[in-house]
Amino acid sequence: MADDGVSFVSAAQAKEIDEKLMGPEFGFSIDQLMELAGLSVASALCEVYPPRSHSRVLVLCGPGNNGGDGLVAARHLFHFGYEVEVCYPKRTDRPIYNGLVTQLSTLGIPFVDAETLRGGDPLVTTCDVVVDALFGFSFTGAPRAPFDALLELLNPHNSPPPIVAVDIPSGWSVDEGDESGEGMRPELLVSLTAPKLGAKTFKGPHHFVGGRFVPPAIAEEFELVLPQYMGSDQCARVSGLLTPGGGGFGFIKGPTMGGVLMKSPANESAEEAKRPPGYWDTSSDEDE
Ligand SMILES: NC(=O)C1=CN([C@@H]2O[C@H](COP(=O)(O)OP(=O)(O)OC[C@H]3O[C@@H](n4cnc5c(N)ncnc54)[C@H](O)[C@@H]3O)[C@@H](O)[C@H]2O)[C@@H](O)CC1
Ligand SMILES: [K+]
Repeated sequence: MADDGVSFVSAAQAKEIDEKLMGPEFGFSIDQLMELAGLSVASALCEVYPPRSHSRVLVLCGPGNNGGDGLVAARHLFHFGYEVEVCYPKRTDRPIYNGLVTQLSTLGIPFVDAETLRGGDPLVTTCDVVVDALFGFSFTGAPRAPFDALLELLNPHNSPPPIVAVDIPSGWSVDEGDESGEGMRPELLVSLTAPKLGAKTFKGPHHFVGGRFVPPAIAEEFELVLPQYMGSDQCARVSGLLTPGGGGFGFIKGPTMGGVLMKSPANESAEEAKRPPGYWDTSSDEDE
């Protein structure tokens, strides 16, 4: 299904695409995909929240691959010049995750536990931006401990700093979005491969697609309309920019790639971005 020029996929389709990528036909490994996914998250964050204005980043990592993307992003953010802190409360004892933790530890990146965060100063005083890498497309049901407490810290009523959600905002239904209307409200969503259906309820100012690894044959098979990545960019903006005359989102039709229609963002900077209708302005929540 395509809307606003890009496809949205269900949780089931996302899983299918994932399996296809890592199957014998396409031959990817999870390490590769996670590395590119995490790099695209770090790149999008850096574009919207540069280190000169948002130097302190807290990365919240869950037990699955979404958490792995967060661990990868944390490493890249360190190299991009951020002061990074990681909360990874339920570690998965598998070589890929152990390796990522070792890489962060050798960089001197501190790990903070969930209890400390919960009992500590408000997040908005201790960090400038939070990465939500708690759950991705395999999240179901109500969040269990200790993640429920971390999600609570990200709830609008706790006035968190700007949130960057990886793939889908954690706690939202992957297919339905923020059903209750009481979930977190990220400012930046980095959808991986293609936005999930739940992302249709995302009203934040910045939506990027990352994970620049989809072979045209897969895009074609799943009838995906993907954004066109510019130059060597790892992520592509899919909403949040209006064309100079204010006449709609800043897409121009791109070339076709492998028979798949590609789209590309208008050539505008994030600073010039105008806010689309319905956009939620987290800075005004205190007044609500
Ligand atoms: N093809 C892609 O697009 C890629 C996707 N990747 C990432 O992989 C993610 C999917 O990863 P996974 O399938 O490992 O799953 P998730 O990372 O979504 O999470 C699964 C974990 O969360 C736990 N969980 C689920 N519901 C819960 C609840 N209500 N309370 C507490 N724990 C809960 C599960 O027990 C499991 O440990 C994507 O969203 C994306 O971030 C990348 O790493 C690689 C490439
Ligand atoms: K997430």
